[in-house]
Amino acid sequence: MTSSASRSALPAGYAFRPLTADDRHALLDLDTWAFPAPYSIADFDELALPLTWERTVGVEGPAGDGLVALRASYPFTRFPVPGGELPTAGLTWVGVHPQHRRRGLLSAMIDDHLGRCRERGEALSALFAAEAAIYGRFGYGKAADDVRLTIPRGAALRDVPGADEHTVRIEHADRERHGELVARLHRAPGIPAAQGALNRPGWATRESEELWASYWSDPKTFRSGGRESLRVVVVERDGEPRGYATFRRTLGWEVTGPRGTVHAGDVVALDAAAARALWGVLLDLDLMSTTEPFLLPADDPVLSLLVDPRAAGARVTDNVWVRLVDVPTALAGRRYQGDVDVVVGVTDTRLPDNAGSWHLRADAFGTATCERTQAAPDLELDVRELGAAYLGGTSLAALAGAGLVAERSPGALATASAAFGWPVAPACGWVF
Ligand SMILES: CC(=O)SCCNC(=O)CCNC(=O)[C@H](O)C(C)(C)COP(=O)(O)OP(=O)(O)OC[C@H]1O[C@@H](n2cnc3c(N)ncnc32)[C@H](O)[C@@H]1OP(=O)(O)O
Repeated sequence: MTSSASRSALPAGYAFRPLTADDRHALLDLDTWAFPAPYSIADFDELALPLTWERTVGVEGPAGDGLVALRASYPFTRFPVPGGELPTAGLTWVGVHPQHRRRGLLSAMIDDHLGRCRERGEALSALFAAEAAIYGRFGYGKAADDVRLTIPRGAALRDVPGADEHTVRIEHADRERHGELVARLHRAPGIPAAQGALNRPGWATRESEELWASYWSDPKTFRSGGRESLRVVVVERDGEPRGYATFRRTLGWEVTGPRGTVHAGDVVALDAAAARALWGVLLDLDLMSTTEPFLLPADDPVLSLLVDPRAAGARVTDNVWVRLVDVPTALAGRRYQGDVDVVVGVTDTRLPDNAGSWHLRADAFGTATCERTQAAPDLELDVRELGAAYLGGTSLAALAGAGLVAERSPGALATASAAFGWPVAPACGWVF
C-alpha cells in the first residue's frame, strides 16, 4: 500500500519519540495523569505491561516537559471481520497530560498512527473509546455494542441437554495450569454457530506475549473495590475442557445477610451445553447475591437461557469502534450475508486514498471484490459510517434513518443494508 495520508503536524516544540522499556516509569506516570488511579507508580511494579514497545510512541513536550502524550497499538494480525480476518491495529493507551490537552496532540498522534497502519498493511484500526465523543472525528465508527447484566443469584436458566454431563473445576487462575486452554477456547467466541464460517466479528484474541503476560499477571491494581485474586471455572466433558470463565468475587455483609458479587471476566463456551453448565456455576456461588459479567455480546447464550432476562437489567453500551484505513482491502476482506453489487461513494478527509467511488460485488457468504470506479454512487456515506456498519452490527438503513447514509439509486439501501449485516453479533469480549 502506498501512503498518502494527510498527517497533521504536532504543534511547535513537540516531537514524537519511540518509547522503550526504559520509559516504563515515565509512561506509567503519564498514564496516571490521563487516567487517575488510586495507586503510586511503585504499586504497578507487579504489572506486566501489555504493550508492544515497537508500537508505542510518545510525544515530548517543549522546554524539558518530558513525556506529555502517548499512544500504542496492539498487533491483531487475525482480527475477525464477517467471514474472515484482517490485520488490524488495536489503538490503545492514548493519553495526553492535562496541561497539554486541546493543543492538537491527539490529532497529530492519530494521523501518525493511521499513516503507520497503512505502511504496515493494516487495513483496519479498532479501539475501545474512553469517551464516546472522541473518535468519530477521526473516522472511527461505533461498530459494536455489548450488554452489561446484573443477574440475581440462582436466576432460573432453561435446560440444555448434556449440560449436567460436565464436571466443574473452580481454581486459582494460573498461567501454567490454564494458559493453554484459555488461549485455545478464547478463539471460540461463545456461541456454537459462531465457529467456522460464521465467526464473531470484532472478537480480538491476544496475539502478543506481552498481552498474555499482562492477562495472567494479576497485580493488586486489578483488585479494586475489594476484589479477590483471579479465579477460573472450567467445565469439562469426557475429560475435555469445553468452557471457562474467569471471575473475582467481592463480599459485603448486611443485616439481611451476605451480599457478594461475582465479577465475571471472560465467559467462553464451545457449545450450548457447556454454556449452560458454566452459567449454572457462575449464578450459584455461596454468599453471592448477584453475578455481573463484565461485558457480553448482544447475542450471548445467557440472554436466551435466562427464563427472566428482564430481571438482569440489561444495559447496552458501545464496544469496539472501527476505522477503515484501506477501504478497498477492508471491503473485499469480509463476507456479506446477501448478494451485493453496489457503488459506494466514500468521503474521508484524513485518508484521501479512501475517498471516491468503490464498486463492491459479492455473492452471499462468498468472496468479495472491491474496485475503484468512476461510476456514480448508489450510496454515499463518510468513512466513519462505513466503520460503524463494517462488522455487521449497525445497519446502513439505521444510519440512513439518521441522515448519515444517502441512497442515490432506489433499492440500493435495502440490498446493501441486508448484505452488510451478519448472523453473529460483533463484539470483543475484553477491553483493549
Ligand atoms: C483508544 C484509547 O486509548 S481511548 C483513551 C483516550 N484517553 C483518555 O480519555 C484519557 C484522558 N484524555 C486525554 O488524555 C485527552 O484529553 C485526549 C487524548 C482524549 C484528547 O487529547 P487532546 O490532545 O486534548 O486532543 P486534541 O487537542 O487533538 O483534540 C482534537 C479534537 O478532539 C476534541 N476532543 C478531544 N478530547 C475530547 C473529548 N474527551 N470529548 C470530545 N471531544 C474531544 C477536541 O475538542 C478537538 O476538536 P476540534 O478538532 O473540533 O477542535
